[in-house]
Amino acid sequence: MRIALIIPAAGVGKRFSKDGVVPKQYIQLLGHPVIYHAVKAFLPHVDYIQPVGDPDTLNFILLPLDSKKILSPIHGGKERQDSVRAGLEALSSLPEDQQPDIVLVHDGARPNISAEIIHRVVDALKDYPAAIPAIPVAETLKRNKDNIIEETVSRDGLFRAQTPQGFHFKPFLEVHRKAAGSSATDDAALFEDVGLKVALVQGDENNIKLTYQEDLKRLECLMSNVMLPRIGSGFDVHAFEKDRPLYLCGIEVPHELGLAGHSDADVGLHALCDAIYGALAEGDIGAHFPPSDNQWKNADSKQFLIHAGERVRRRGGKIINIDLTLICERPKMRPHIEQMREKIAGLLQIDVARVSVKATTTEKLGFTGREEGIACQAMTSILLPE
Ligand SMILES: Nc1ccn([C@@H]2O[C@H](COP(=O)(O)OP(=O)(O)OP(=O)(O)O)[C@@H](O)[C@H]2O)c(=O)n1
Ligand SMILES: C[C@](O)(CO)[C@H](O)COP(=O)(O)O
Repeated sequence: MRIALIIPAAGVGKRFSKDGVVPKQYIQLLGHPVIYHAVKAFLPHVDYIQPVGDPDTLNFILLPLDSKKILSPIHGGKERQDSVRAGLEALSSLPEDQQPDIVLVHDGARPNISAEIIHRVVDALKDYPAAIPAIPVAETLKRNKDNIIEETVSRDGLFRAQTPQGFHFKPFLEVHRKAAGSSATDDAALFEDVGLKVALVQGDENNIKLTYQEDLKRLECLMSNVMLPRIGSGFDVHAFEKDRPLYLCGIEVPHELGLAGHSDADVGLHALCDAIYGALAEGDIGAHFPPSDNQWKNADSKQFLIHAGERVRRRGGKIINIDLTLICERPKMRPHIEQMREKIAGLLQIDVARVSVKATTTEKLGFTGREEGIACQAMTSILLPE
């Protein structure tokens, strides 16, 4: 499934600044322009990003991100809807086999977007042609005229719409083309107008659209200290068994015995998965891949580690480092350590310099000393959004 993001950034920001010298999406927030934060947050989760706004400014701002996923910026239109349509037309001019299946639209002025919301929207698109994040209205609503209340409006069933709003590309393009000339304030409205279902998923109070001056301070506070370190530990043991290959840390290690287990019994990857799930406080490997479930019989444990790494990314996190110790008398691990480090780094999509694999014996003491099995302990440190 190919996912494209359109990021409209062609507005003038009348409500933010009366003189409008620098539109709000281009002003500095914590050392980078507002839109830079938004684009950076989406990069791991989409295949293309189509920025819409002043091309010179956008090229200059987005250059440091150095990503082939970012398409050449294009000019926007008078209304937000015109800018989104321009982005859609640009995507539709890609060769057919490169066109997206799904399009997300995210305001260039919404810099504090979490990976969780992006995934909630994308997941909902498996069941619906469109989905948006929204939050329920919490306050009592009043209609005002000249600072005198005209009426109290029921807030029953009312939600505040956010972005990213997600759509199946082909119907979205068609609906947008037909609606050209109208000026809806969000894209979901165009789907609603033609009777197509738009799912609501949970939004986030912190996914603030920079609209008024006071929003800038709130965004600075929210985004200045967003990542917190977490530590996780994992431990696993498997007994030796005849006539099985020995898998350790994602590679096959030559030995006269393999390890017994429901899956391929890769004790190294299992301990590491538990360390990562532990850091996320998301249970353990058995909770995600129950041994009672036959589909994991003889399963390749590499897929478990890929899943654990994906969970970190989906939570908007980052693995800082891994330290893993294999405990056994034999086989000797030294000749295999580099290959194991590289395999783990590849599966987790992190730099190999962040992965340490070590081995130790127990001086012939205990079950590992008697060569009855192999134990492994793993530690990891990750960064997670607050
Ligand atoms: N013609 C327009 C108008 C808006 N936008 C973009 O749509 C997003 C959300 O719109 P909004 O917050 O309303 O931005 P402005 O129109 O710039 O704000 P204002 O209404 O205060 O002028 C912003 O990233 C804005 O740059 C756009 O690409 N093209
Ligand atoms: C798309 C949007 O951000 C969802 O809340 C919003 O509708 C933009 O509307 P605005 O009136 O242009 O701020």
